[in-house]
Amino acid sequence: MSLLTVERLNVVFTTHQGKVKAVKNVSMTIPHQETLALIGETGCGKSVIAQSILRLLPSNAQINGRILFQGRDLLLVDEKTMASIRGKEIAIIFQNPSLALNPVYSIGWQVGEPFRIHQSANRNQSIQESVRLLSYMKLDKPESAVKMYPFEFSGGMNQRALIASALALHPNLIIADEPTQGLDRTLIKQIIEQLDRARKIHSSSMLLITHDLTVARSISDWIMVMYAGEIVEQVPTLDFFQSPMHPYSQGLLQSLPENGFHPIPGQSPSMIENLSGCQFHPRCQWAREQCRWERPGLLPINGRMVRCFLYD
Ligand SMILES: Nc1ncnc2c1ncn2[C@@H]1O[C@H](COP(=O)(O)OP(=O)(O)OP(=O)(O)O)[C@@H](O)[C@H]1O
Ligand code: NI
Repeated sequence: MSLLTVERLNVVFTTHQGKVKAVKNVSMTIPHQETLALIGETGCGKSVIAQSILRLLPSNAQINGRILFQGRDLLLVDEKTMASIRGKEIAIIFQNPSLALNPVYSIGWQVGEPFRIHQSANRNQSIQESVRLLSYMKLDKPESAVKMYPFEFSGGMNQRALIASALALHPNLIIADEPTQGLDRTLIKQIIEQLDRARKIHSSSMLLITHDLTVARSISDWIMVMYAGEIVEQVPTLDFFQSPMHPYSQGLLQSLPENGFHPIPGQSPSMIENLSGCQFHPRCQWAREQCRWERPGLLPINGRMVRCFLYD
């Protein structure tokens, strides 16, 4: 049984420029205690999927499909139920710690927030819990750290504080959206290891959104590759790194420094205009006539799902 199942999710934003089709027919499953890494270039729809799961999309978004979490469709539950799920059963760690933290509140107050919201803790209790969480995340001198403000913390310390807070109530699902963006390599490794260790201790599952294939490789069980709002390959992590099948997946791997740093030429298509055929065809070295006009389906092959006519 899986913890989270997304079925045929579509998200469209109405903007002055037109309709932005940010997520197109995405289906995915996150099994219990496993990590799925969502990868793909900027603007391909990764964060919109995370926001859909937590129902944090702005009002210009039209969303349909099903998001089944522990037997409930999150798109159908009332706002009160959703508020009790957010931060407790599903926690999110955002891209940018300095935006996620409020500059005018102390670290201790903010890290302890889940205890006040979901467990009616008072101020002192919540700050005591923060001390415990910060020491768990191996922050130095947690008793004094809780009294500090975000600007007194480095980016890495703020990110640890946010992770501590997200994991406070042992969520079943952790959504981490670029949790290590902007941090240096050694710090990335430490933080990712701490995040993964905490996930394992609490038997949680994780949806990890990242540009960083090294991070995805180190802690994920599954890789889901997105391109222009669609899934193009869904594959066990080991197989992805050994034998990527979709030409876009192959391109992503070839753009890694250890593989010679060959970026994929060209740009992803506009999310407003409709491009016929395979969305990747203008950048694909294997594209043939059919790829320009026909839309490939996502089909099972070699223990994975791939959207490409090469394997028809
Ligand atoms: N509130 C919004 N209104 C209109 N368009 C939006 C809105 N939020 C996102 N989009 C558009 O939806 C698409 C997907 O955005 P999303 O933030 O999911 O990308 P992403 O894959 O997370 O990129 P990144 O790696 O840069 O974080 C983009 O084209 C973006 O411009
Ligand atoms: Ni994003």
